[in-house]
Amino acid sequence: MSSVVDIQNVSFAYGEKPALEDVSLTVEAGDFLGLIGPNGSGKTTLLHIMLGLHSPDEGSVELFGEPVDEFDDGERIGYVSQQATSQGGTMPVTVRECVRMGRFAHVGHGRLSDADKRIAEEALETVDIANLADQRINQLSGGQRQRAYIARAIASEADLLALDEPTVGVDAESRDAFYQLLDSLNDSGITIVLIEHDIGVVTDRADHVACLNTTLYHHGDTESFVESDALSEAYGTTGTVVHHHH
Ligand SMILES: Nc1ncnc2c1ncn2[C@@H]1O[C@H](COP(=O)(O)OP(=O)(O)OP(=O)(O)O)[C@@H](O)[C@H]1O
Repeated sequence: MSSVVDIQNVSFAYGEKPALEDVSLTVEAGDFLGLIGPNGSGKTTLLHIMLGLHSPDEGSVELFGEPVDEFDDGERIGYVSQQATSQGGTMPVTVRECVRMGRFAHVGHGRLSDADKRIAEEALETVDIANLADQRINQLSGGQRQRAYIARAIASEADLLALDEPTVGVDAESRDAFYQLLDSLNDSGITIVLIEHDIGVVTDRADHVACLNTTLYHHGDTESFVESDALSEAYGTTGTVVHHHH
């Protein structure tokens, strides 16, 4: 069986400035991968390359066993971007409309069937925002908006969720609830790739950790990451190390 994500020897530069050098990593179905690294270490760039939003200068990327530039099963992927988190998007749509958009890939932009609408309502229930269905998405709090985007991914029946610092600007209580939701989605078989600054959040739940600073300092299971020196090496001695178990 092929990997959900297969990145091989990827390098990428913005002009002359290298952002990624010879990065290889794979993500298997059902895995929870935490992607960490200091500011400017290339995490968002790697996620964008993984999703085919940038082409690498060198190396290859496959999604669900297909070269990413030929991959056209967009509904299999739910992406919550950093921008979506902090700005809430610009679309003056309601939460229900946003979540129903998750069904568009399945119906080719035709009319949604009753079954499609039901799936969208169920997704709203799953993330516990059915009561907000008629509100405009850009009027929600950060945490509520996150849930709306997750609901859209659930409605689309995505089997890979890619999230870029999804709890920036979200209060601590909503953040815990949000991560519990992610855990239960992962338990139900959805593959998760999560960029998160709080290393404790990652080591608490990820199966695997990729620790990046232009090159990969670690890619492997969370236990071996915690026991390794990858964190201090990638962050440097002056970096902010949130959790370092020894
Ligand atoms: N569009 C761009 N043009 C030029 N340089 C860029 C661009 N986007 C990112 N960079 C640079 O590439 C490097 C990697 O950026 P990237 O956003 O991937 O890092 P990151 O690990 O996600 O950072 P953060 O944790 O701060 O969000 C940084 O040095 C950044 O300044």
